Amino acid sequence: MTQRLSVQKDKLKFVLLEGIHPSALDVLERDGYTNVQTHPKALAGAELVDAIADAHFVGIRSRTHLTESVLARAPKLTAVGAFCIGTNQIDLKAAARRGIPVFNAPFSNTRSVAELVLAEIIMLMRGIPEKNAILHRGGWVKSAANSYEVRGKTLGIIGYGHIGTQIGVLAEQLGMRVVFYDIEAKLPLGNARQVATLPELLAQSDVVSLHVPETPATRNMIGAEQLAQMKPGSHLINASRGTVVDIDALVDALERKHVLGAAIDVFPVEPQGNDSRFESPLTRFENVILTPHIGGSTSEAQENIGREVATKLVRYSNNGSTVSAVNFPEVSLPEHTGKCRLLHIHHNVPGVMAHVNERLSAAGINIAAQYLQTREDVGYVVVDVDASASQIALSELCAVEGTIRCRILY
Ligand SMILES: NC(=O)C1=CN([C@@H]2O[C@H](COP(=O)(O)OP(=O)(O)OC[C@H]3O[C@@H](n4cnc5c(N)ncnc54)[C@H](O)[C@@H]3O)[C@@H](O)[C@H]2O)C=CC1
Ligand SMILES: O=C(O)CCC(=O)C(=O)O
Repeated sequence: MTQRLSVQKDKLKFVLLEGIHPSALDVLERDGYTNVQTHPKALAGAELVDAIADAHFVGIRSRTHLTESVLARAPKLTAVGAFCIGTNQIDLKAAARRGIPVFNAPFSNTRSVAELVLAEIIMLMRGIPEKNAILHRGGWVKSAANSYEVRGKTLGIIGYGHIGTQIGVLAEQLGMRVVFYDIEAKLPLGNARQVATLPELLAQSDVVSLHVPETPATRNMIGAEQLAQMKPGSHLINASRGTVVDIDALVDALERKHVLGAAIDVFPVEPQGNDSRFESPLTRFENVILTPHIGGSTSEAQENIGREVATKLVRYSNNGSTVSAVNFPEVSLPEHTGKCRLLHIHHNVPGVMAHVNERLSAAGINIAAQYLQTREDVGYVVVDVDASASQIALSELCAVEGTIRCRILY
C-alpha cells in the first residue's frame, strides 16, 4: 500500500488529558493512530510542557491552559482538540499564528447542561438544598416557606445560544415564562421574549441562568451592581464559566438573603483533578448547590464528544479538512485518491498565493486541485499534485515567503 503520510500514523503522537472519554482512543486506534498517551487529569506548568513537548496532537477539556508560551514549547504540535465547548482556555490567536487549528465539540454536551439547569431551577425554587442539608444533620423542618412552584414564574436566560435556547424550551414545558438577554438578535423559540438590556432581565426574573462564553465582556458580568438589580428572593444559576460571576459579591447577596439560593457549576479557580482540594467561600451556604463543573459530564455527552473531536483530528490529519475549526480558515476537502496532498499555512499577506503558484509552475508541477481559505492573519492553501512531484512541490512551498508551516499528506 502507498505510504500516505509524511510521518507514519503510528509515529504521530497524540496526548489526551483530563480523562477524555475512551471513545476518542477508539476512533484514533481504528484509524491507525496507535501512539496515544492518556492522562486522567489536567496538567500545568512544567508537567504540561513535558507531556506535550513532542506531541503532534493534543486533546484537552476545560481545565488545561494552552497559553502562547506552552504552545511555543510544543514545536511539532499540528492541531488541538478541545473535547468540550469552551475554548477560552486556549490562546486561539497564538495557535493560529503557529498554524495550529483548534477543534471543539460545539453541541454534544448542550442537552446535558440544559437538563441539569432545569433540575436546579426546581430544586432552588423549592429550597431543597437547605432541606436536604438539614435532614443529613438529623433535623426535620417541614415547611412551605420560600418554596414555590416554577409554573408561572419567570426564567431569565443570559446567553441564548445552543444551551440557553434548549433550557428555554424545556422551562416552557413546565409552564415558566422565559425572557432572555443576548448581545445578538436571536430567534425566540416558543413564547420566549428577548429583552433589550441586562437590567431589564434581572429586574423581572425569579431565576437567572447564565449561558455565555468567557470573554472580556462577560468577565464579572454579574457583580454587586447586577445582583442588586435582581428581584429580592430570586435565584442565580451559573453553569457557564467561573469568571462570569463575582463570587464575593454573590456571597454578600446570599448573606443578605437578597439572593435566596444559587447553583454554581463553574468557579474562577478549579482544582486540577479529582484528588485535588476544592475551596470556595460558597461552601458554607446550604442554599447553594455546588457541582464540580459537571454540566456536560454525562456518559452520553462524553462519549459523543470523544468521537466527534477525535474524528475531526483524524480528518485533519488524513485529509486536511478544517471544518468547524474555531480559530482557522475552514475548508471542507474531498478525498485526494491517486494524488498527493500538500498543506500550506501562511501569513495572510498580499502576494503569497501568487508566489505559491509561480514556484509550482516554475518547477513544472501540474496542480490537480487547489483550495484556499483565509481567516484574519492566516491563509490556508491545499494543493493536490502527482505523487512523483510531491517532494519538489513540498520544497517549493516551504520556500515561499510568509510560510508558517507546510505538510505533505502523501
Ligand atoms: N458547565 C459545563 O460543563 C459547560 C459549560 N459550557 C459553557 O457554556 C457556554 C455557552 O454554551 P453554548 O450555549 O453552547 O454557547 P453558544 O455560543 O451557542 O451561546 C452563547 C450565547 O451567548 C451570547 N453572548 C456572548 N457574549 C455575550 C454577552 N456579553 N452578553 C450576552 N450574551 C452574550 C452569544 O451571542 C450566544 O448566543 C460555553 O461557552 C461554555 O463556556 C458549555 C458546556 C458545558
Ligand atoms: O467537560 C468539561 O471538561 C468542560 C465542559 C465545558 O465547560 C464546556 O464544554 O465548555
